[in-house]
Amino acid sequence: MLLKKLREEVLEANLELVKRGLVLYTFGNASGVDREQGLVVIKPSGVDYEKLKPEHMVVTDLEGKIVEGDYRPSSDLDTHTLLYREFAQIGAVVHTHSEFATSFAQTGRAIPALGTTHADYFYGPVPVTRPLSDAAIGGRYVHETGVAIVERFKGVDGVEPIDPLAVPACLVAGHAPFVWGADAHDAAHNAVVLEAVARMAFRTLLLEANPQVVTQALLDRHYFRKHGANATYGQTKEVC
Ligand SMILES: O=C(CO)[C@@H](O)[C@H](O)COP(=O)(O)O
Repeated sequence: MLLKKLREEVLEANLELVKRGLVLYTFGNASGVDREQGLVVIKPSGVDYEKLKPEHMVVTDLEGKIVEGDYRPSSDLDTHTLLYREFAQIGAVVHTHSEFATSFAQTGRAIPALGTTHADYFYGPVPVTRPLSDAAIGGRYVHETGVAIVERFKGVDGVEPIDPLAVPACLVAGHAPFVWGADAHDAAHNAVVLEAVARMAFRTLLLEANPQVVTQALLDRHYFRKHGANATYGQTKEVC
C-alpha cells in the first residue's frame, strides 16, 4: 500500500472536519500530496466518514490518474490536483461546506478582514471566485472550480493577485470554501479557523457597527512573524 503515512494524515484531516462540525454526512473532502513522488492521496467519494480507513484512500498522480485504490476518488479530485499543479508550495487541500464560510460563498462575497484573528491567518480578505458559468455545470464543474480559484489568485481580469501562502483559502461562488496548507493537519486547521473568522465577520457585519478593517500593520504583524522579518509579500509564492 503506497504512502501509508500520508494516507493516515489525510484520514485524520477528513475526520477533523467532522469533529469540528464543518461537514455533514459525506460532504467535503481532504487530500495531501507527496511532491517527491508526484502522488496525491484523497478521500474516496461518498464513503461515510465513520467507516473511513487509511486503506480506503485513493492515490492518483498530479493529473488525477488513479495509481492505487479500490474506491472512486472524491468527486472534487480535479480541483485538488489543479491546485497542486498551480500552487507549487502547498501540501494539502481541504474542501468543506462549513456554514458561515459557505454563506459568504453563496452570496458571492469575500470574507473581509475585520479583526486580528482573521489577520493572523489570512493576509487580507478571503476571496471569492467569479460565478461559474452554466457551461461549467455538469461534467466540467469541478475542473472549472479549480480554474476559477487559480484565476482569482493569479489576478486574471485585472483583480489584484494573491499569494496562496499568505491567504490559504478561497470561496467558490455559489458553492463553498477550498482551503490549503503545508500539510493535511495545517489545511484542516486553516479550514477550522476560516469558519471561525467567517462566523465572527458575519456577526460583526450584523451588528452594523463600523467594522474596523484591519490595518496594514496588523496584517504585517503576523505575516512577518510567520515568514521572517526579511520576507517580501508575494515572493514566498511559486505560483506562476
Ligand atoms: O461539494 C461537493 C458536492 O457539492 C462535494 O464536495 C461533496 O460534498 C463530497 O463529495 P465526495 O468527496 O464524497 O465525492
